[in-house]
Amino acid sequence: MSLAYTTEKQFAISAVRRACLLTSSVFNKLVKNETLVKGDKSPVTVGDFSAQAVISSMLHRAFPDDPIVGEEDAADLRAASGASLRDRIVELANEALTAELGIGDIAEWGIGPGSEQSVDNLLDAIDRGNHEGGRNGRMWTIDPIDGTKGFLRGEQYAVCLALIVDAQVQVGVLGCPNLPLNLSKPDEDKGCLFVAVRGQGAQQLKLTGADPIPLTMPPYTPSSFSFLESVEAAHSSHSTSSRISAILGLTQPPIRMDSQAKYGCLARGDGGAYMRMPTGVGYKEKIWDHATGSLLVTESGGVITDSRGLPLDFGLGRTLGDNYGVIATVKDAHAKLLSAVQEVVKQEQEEAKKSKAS
Ligand SMILES: Nc1ncnc2c1ncn2[C@@H]1O[C@H](COP(=O)(O)OS(=O)(=O)O)[C@@H](OP(=O)(O)O)[C@H]1O
Ligand SMILES: [Mg+2]
Ligand SMILES: [Mg+2]
Ligand SMILES: [Mg+2]
Repeated sequence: MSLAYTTEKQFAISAVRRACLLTSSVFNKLVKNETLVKGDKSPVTVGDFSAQAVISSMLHRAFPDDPIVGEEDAADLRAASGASLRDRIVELANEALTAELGIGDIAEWGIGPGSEQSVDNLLDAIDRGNHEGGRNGRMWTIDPIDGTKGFLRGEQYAVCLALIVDAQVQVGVLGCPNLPLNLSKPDEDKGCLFVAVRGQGAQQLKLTGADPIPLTMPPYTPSSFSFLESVEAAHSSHSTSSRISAILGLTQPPIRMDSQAKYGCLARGDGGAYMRMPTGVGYKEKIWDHATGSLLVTESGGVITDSRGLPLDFGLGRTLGDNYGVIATVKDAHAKLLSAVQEVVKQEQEEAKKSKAS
């Protein structure tokens, strides 16, 4: 039986939108007008913690029995040395929770004027993200700021929330405050919400929640096809994807962008494929980095697998298990892309063997 998940969808849009107002305000207050010392990550830390506090305390009111797999935990904030950071986070989270109600917001979710939370409640909310994940039952997964490096550069980042039921993503919402509604008009309106519900399709909305448009990936067109990939070469191997691109004879350069905004772009027809190949450091992908994105792909007409052609498994715990990369593209391009990926993986394994032997 397929469930409608109407309330969960409305809730996820509301929570992500509220968290996006918070992260935009953190950027304007702490990054834009201050000259940060290179490598200072404190603004993103403030944003990460307070956005997770907001989403998680809303979840506690709306769905008190649902466990949460969240990226952050409050251990650093509970330490005596975390006092000033804690004060900032409490102030920002309460500012976001008490903001006026907007489209689809419901006061019972603990939002709107008068909804301040105590320090302890907010720290507990952050720590409720400590669920270990697994194969059975309902759970939510939160990435309060995905693409932290993009956030600090004033470029792309995303606030991500998904509902997983029995290891299947059922609802996913992505908020991308800096993403143009149309990538070819980068100076026009910015701020997108991407929403998907299993079996009901994917949509793009303005960050206000207005003007929904259904998303369908266009068919494979080699002349305009390009890869959406990480900005950070440490997160996804640029050299591997450029070899794959050469095998396919692609002429367009990759579109490099931080965060799951790449998945939203893919779903609406930008680029052609999401490409994430492991860099060989033994990193395990986290479920919150792919849950919403994977549903956006399948609900807009795409296929998402690892480099072996197997589906991503959201039932293994907080990670996706051993890292075989992620490839996502429109249905009619997936087999072609997969075979090019496998050819390059084989080449690279042979080269590694040779260099070990010599
Ligand atoms: N080594 C390695 N390999 C793969 N992935 C890694 C690695 N290290 C970190 N991460 C995760 O990458 C998340 C952001 O990656 P993105 O590809 O979305 O953006 S970018 O790499 O910053 O361009 C990033 O998410 P955030 O921490 O939420 O920003 C990390 O979870
Ligand atoms: Mg992330
Ligand atoms: Mg994050
Ligand atoms: Mg992180």
